[in-house]
Amino acid sequence: MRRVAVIGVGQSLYGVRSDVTMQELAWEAVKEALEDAGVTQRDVDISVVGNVGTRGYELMPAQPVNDYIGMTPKGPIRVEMACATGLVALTVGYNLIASGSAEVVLAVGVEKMTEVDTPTSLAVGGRAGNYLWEFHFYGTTMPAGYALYATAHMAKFGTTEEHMALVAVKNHYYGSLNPKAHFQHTVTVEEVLKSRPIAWPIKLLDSSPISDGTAAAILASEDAVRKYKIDTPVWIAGIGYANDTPLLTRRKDYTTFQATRLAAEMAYKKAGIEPRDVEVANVHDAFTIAEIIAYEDLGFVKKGEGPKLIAEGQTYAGGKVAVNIDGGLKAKGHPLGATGLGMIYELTKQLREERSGPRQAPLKKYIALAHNVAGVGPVSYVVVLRR
Ligand SMILES: CC(=O)SCCNC(=O)CCNC(=O)[C@H](O)C(C)(C)COP(=O)(O)OP(=O)(O)OC[C@H]1O[C@@H](n2cnc3c(N)ncnc32)[C@H](O)[C@@H]1OP(=O)(O)O
Repeated sequence: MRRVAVIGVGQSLYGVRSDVTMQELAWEAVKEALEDAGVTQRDVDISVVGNVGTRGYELMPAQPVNDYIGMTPKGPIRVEMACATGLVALTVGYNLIASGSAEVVLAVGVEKMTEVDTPTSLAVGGRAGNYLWEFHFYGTTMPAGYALYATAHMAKFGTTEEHMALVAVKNHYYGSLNPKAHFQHTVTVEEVLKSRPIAWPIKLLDSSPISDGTAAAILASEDAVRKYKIDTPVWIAGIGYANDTPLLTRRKDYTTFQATRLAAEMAYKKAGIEPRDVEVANVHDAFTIAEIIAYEDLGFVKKGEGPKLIAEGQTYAGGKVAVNIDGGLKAKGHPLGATGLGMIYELTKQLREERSGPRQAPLKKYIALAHNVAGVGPVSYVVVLRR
């Protein structure tokens, strides 16, 4: 297998983007990524387009996107894995280069979610669970699924609504410093606790929003890194992936996501690192409880110690491990098909030390981790990046 580097990244402003079509939106990230890498469409062998199809009517989104961004006659491959689509696009691109099938690949994720109402976007277009056994019979929405995990974690480990609120406070703080975030305002613990209940104990301010957005990464072989004279390649050191049953009725333990534990184990092994080596991470905080459980499942702390980690402020930049210091899904936003590549965008900037002030994580080992999950945790992708 050949080594693969991220040589360029781009991301649009996330939020309500009724000012652009899906194709125009995708171009915002692709243009930035191409310029960042110093290459053009002519240098790219193939595009991998990630899109969930949350609008419910765009059945073949990759073709018009690929054509609009100037890739014709090359590409595309379309991938879909619900909220984990972004890192799946990255993985497909990685494999094309690692196996010798391509030298330069564009991975782009794009999603327009706000054109339709929330139930259509998530329950019809972007359904990530099992239609018959979850949505149809039990009416389990995403917030309701994560609420099951929150109450189990509370019962077993004494986790409180305040602990969850602290995640929202941190991620909104970083969102307020990120000009590309969906929400660029801070929130207080009191505001989170008083916000409207969605599925107790999950409230409005514990939830990621419905966002439009796009993110892209240009991947390259070692030969291409040399050819295009890339001075700060960010190497993909290891990718892990795993699956669990989507059927919540068949899950045994509601305080942990098995798929994330297995995916992390695989990624750490391939990268030859330990969880403690990770200095900056973007984890899948679709709901605040998910970030707390991710601290534990990714091995940043022992099981049950996630609440303590956030309570001690150890996941701010300068703490034990900087987590979601771009605002995370909670504040930066969660345009499903783009989200994982939006993490790669942020972590590449972090590893290249292109952020400033409180937005830059202090680095010694230059190791970052992205964690992207589908549905109520049945699929998990973990990517380790290294400069
Ligand atoms: C593995 C996974 O990733 S699963 C996760 C997949 N994604 C999700 O499940 C999305 C979860 N979020 C949601 O479903 C929705 O955002 C909800 C249910 C929390 C809120 O949706 P709605 O009730 O339709 O809220 P609506 O869109 O009407 O917005 C009302 C107000 O709240 C704000 N708002 C909406 N969502 C959020 C949020 N998550 N955080 C903060 N503010 C929000 C809006 O900006 C709006 O503010 P305004 O009145 O000042 O304009």
